[in-house]
Amino acid sequence: MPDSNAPPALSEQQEDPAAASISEKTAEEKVRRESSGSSMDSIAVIKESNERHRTPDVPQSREPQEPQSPLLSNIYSAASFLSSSVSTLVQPISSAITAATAAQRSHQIDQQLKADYQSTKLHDADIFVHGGGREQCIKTVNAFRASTVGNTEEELLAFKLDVRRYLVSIARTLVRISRQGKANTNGNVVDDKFSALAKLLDVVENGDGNNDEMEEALAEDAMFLDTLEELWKAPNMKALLEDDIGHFDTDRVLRSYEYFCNNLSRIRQSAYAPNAADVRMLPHGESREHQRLYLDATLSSTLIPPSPGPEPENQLDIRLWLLRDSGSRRKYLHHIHDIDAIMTVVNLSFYNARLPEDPQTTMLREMMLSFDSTSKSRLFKESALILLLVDFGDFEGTLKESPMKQFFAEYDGGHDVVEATKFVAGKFRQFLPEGREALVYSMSITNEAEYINLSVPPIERDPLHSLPFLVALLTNAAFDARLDLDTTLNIRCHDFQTGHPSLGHHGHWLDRREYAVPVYTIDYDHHVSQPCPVERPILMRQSLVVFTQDLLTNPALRGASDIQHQIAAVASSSSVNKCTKFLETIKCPYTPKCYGSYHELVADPDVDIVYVATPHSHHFQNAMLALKAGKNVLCEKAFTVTANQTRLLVKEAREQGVFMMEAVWTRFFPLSKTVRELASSGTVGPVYRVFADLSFAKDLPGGKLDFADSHRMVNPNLAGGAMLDIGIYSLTWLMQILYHCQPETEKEKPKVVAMMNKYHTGADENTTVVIQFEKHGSMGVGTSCLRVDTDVANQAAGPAIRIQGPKGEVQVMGPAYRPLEYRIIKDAAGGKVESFPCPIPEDPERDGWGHGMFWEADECARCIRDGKKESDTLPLDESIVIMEIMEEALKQGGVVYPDIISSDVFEEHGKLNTGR
Ligand SMILES: NC(=O)C1=CN([C@@H]2O[C@H](COP(=O)(O)OP(=O)(O)OC[C@H]3O[C@@H](n4cnc5c(N)ncnc54)[C@H](OP(=O)(O)O)[C@@H]3O)[C@@H](O)[C@H]2O)C=CC1
Ligand SMILES: O=C1OC[C@@H](O)[C@H](O)[C@H]1O
Ligand SMILES: [Mg+2]
Repeated sequence: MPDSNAPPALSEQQEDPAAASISEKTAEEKVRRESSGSSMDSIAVIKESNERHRTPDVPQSREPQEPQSPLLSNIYSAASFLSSSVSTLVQPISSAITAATAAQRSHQIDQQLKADYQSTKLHDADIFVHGGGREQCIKTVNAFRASTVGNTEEELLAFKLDVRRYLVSIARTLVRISRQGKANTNGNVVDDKFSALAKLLDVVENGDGNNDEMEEALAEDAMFLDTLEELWKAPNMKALLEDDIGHFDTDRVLRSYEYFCNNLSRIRQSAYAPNAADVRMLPHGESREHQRLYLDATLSSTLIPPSPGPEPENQLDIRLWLLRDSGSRRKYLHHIHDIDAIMTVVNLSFYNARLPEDPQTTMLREMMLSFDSTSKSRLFKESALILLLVDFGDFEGTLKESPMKQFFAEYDGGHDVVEATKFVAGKFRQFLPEGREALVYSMSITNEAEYINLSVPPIERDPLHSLPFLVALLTNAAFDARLDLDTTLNIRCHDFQTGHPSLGHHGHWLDRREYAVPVYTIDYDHHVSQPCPVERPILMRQSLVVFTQDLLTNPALRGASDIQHQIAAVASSSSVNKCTKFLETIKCPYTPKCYGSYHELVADPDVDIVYVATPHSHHFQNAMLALKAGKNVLCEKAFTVTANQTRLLVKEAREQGVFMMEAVWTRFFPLSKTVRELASSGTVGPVYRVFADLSFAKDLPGGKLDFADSHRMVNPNLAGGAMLDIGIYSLTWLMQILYHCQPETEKEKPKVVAMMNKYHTGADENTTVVIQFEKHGSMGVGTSCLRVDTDVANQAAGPAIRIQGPKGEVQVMGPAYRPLEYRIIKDAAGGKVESFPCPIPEDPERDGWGHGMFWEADECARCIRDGKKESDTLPLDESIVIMEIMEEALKQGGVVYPDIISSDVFEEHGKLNTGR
C-alpha cells in the first residue's frame, strides 16, 4: 500500500476521473513493487530493462539534473504526462527508498545471484548478458526456459503483466478503428465509453515514453475492461480488424484478440494467474511454443533459477545470466566466474540517455564502463567478449534529433547510422586490453512493434528482425565462446519456403529436433553471408551412459565370475553437477565421487582405470593426462586424431608401466571371437576378401545431413567424420580378420587406397577404404557413409560384413559395431545358410539393460588383475597400424583437422583438458 504520506491529491489533480484511477494504481503498484522485497526482483529486472530514461538533448556538458533512482525516473515520466507537480509525487516514494534499503536490496540480490549461480551450474555454456535493451533477450530466454522446465511464479506474474499490457494494445487498435468512424457501436452508451476509453489511452500514449505500469493499471480498470469487451462485440469489429491488419498475420492477431476478449471475465479476477493457453496466446507465446520444437535449449535468467530436470540427450544446454545495466549492478558481474561468454548488449540510441542514478553521464558511457571492467577483469580473462549492438530503428531517429557529436566530440560521421554504429563499436573496442578481441554483432530487435511484426517480413528481406535470430545469436555466441571463433555469426537454416503459413520460415525449423537455425553473418550493413559451419558440439553422452550402465550389470549373466566392476568416480570438465545428474541417469545404486575437472579425477588414488569418453579431438590430451598421472586407460574410438598421437600415448603407457586399450568394444564380443576363429580355422578356406560396412541414413533434403554442423559426427574441430567415427568399425572387421589373424611372424601392414566425399563442414561423409595385404593375397573393403543405411530399417537387408574364402563365406548381421548374429554359408552345403544368433545378455535387475560394452570392460579388468599392460585381442601396436590406415585414408581424402587437435604436444592445462 502507498505510504501514508502519499499525496491524496494525485487523483484530485486529474481532470478525468478515469485517468486519476489509473495513476493512483500506478503509484500504488510502484510502492508495492519496491517494498515487496526479493520475491519481486525478477519482475523488477524485466521491467527495468524496458525503461528508457531519456533526456533527448542533454549532452554531458549540460547542467546535471536532480539525481534519481530508476524508480524515481519512472515516476518522473508518469508525472510529466499528467502535468502535475513532480515534487509532490516524488516525495513519498523517495522516502521509501532510503540508502539503507537500497543497499539491503542490493545485497539481497547479490546473495541471491550467487546462490542461483552456485546451485544451477549444470550447463554446457554460461553466457552473461548485461547492458541495455535486453527486454527481448529476457523474454526470449524465459520463453525457452519455460518451454522446457515450466514457468516460475515470478514468470507467471510477468506474464500476467504482459497479458494486461496486451489488453491495452488490443484496445488501442479497436479504438483506432472506431475512431475512423467505421465501427458500428450500437448506440450512445457504447460511444460514450469509447470516448472515455480513448481518453484513457491518450493519457497513457502521450506520456513520455513507454509506460508499462500505466498500461497495467489501465488494464485493471473495470470501465476499461467493460468497454473493451463491448467494443470487441461491436457487430462489424472483426471484419474491420481483418481489413485493418490484413497486410500481416491476420489469423494470428484475430485469434489472440478474440481469445483475450472472450476471457476477460476470468482475466479481470484479482486472483488471476495466466494459464498455459494464455501464455501461448500472447503474441510471443505462439512463437515460443513453436520454437520449443526446433530448439531444445534450456535457458534461464538471473534471479529466476531453473528447476532441475532431466537433461535430455542431444540437447543444447545454455544458461544466460541477464543483468540489468545500472551502475550499481556493475559489481554483480564480479560475483560470477567461469563464464563462457559475456555479452554486453548495447542499446545504441542510449548515447544521449541520462543514466538514472548519475545524470552527469549517459547510459552508453555506463555500458562502456561495464565493458571496460569486465574485459579487464581477471575473473573473465578466459571468457569470450561479445558486444551486441541493438536498436537501430531508434538510433537512426535519435541521431537526427540529437547529434552524436555533442556527446562524443571526436565523432564526425553525421547522421549516418552505419558510421555511428561503427564508431560506437570502435569506442567499446578501445577498452579492450592488449591482445583481447570482442565478437561484435549488431541487430535490431528492441521494441514491441518490431517484435509483433517478426513473423511478417520474409526472412530474405529482413533477416535481423526476428526473435529466433536473437536466440540463435545468443546460443551461437556461446558456441563461439567455447571454440574461440571469429567475429562471424554463422547459423544455419533449412529452406524457408516450406514454412508454417503464419510463422513464415520459422515453421520449417520447428520440425527439427536439433540445433538448427539460420545462417547469417550479421554485420553493420545487415548483409547476409554465405552459410558456414557452426562449430560447437551438442552433447551426446551415449557412449558414457551405455558403457557405465553396462558396468552396473551383473557379470554372472554373461558367465563372468572372476571380475566385478565398480564406478569409483565420474568427472566433467564443465561442472560437478553434471556428474551428479549423470549418476542419476544411469541409476547408480551407490555413490561414486564426482569431480568438476579431469585433473581431480586422475589424481584420485581410488581410481584404477580411466575411461576416456570425450570427443575424438580430446582423446590424446585426456588420455595423456591420465597416463601421466599413472592411471590405466581405456580410450574410446577413434584412439586419436593422428597416428603419431597414438604412438606417443603407447610410448607413455609403456614408460609408465600402465595398461592401455582402445575401446573398440566390438572386438570383445564373443561373436567376434567366434568369427575370428572361424576365419583362422579355414572354415571357408583362406580368407581372401572381407567387405565391411557401417553406414547411417542421415540424408536430408537439400544436401544436409541430419546432424547439426556442430555435432561431433561432422564437426572437424572435434575430429568428426565418417572415417574416424564409424569407418573405424568397418576397419575393425577388416583388421581383426585380415591382420589380427595373421601369424605373428607373418605380420604384414596393408597398403591403403581411399576415396572420400566430403560434407560441407570439411569432414568426410562417404568413405571407402581399400586395404591390400599383398603378400597374403588378401584385400579388405571398408565403407562408411552418413547418407545411406547398411541395413534399411533394420530389416536384415543384407549382412554388414562378408568374410569370403574359396569355400564359402561368413556373414555378420546387425550393425558392425554391435553384431547380433553370424551366418555360415558353405559351398559344400550348397549355399545353405546357417544362422547363429548371439543375443547380448540383459540384466533383469537393471531394467533389462545390456548393451555389450561390458565385454571390453571385462577385458580391461582381467588384464589389470593379471598385470598385463595391453590386450591380446587389441594390442597397442595394432591400434597404431589402424590409426596409420585412417590417417592415410584421411590424407588421401583431403580431410584436414585443425592444429589444436592434431598437435603432438601435451598441454596438461590446455583447453582440451580443462574444458575452457
Ligand atoms: N563405443 C561406442 O559405441 C560409442 C563410442 N562413442 C565415442 O565416445 C566418445 C564420446 O562420444 P559422445 O559421448 O557422443 O560425445 P559427447 O559429445 O557427448 O561428449 C562427451 C563429453 O566430452 C566432454 N567434452 C569435453 N570437451 C568437450 C567439447 N569441446 N565438446 C563436447 N564435449 C566435450 C563433455 O563432458 P564435460 O563437459 O562434462 O567434460 C561431454 O559430455 C567419442 O570418442 C565417440 O567416438 C560414442 C558413441 C558410441
Ligand atoms: O561408436 C559409435 O558407435 C555407435 C554409433 O551409434 C555412434 O555414432 C558411434 O560413435
Ligand atoms: Mg561439455
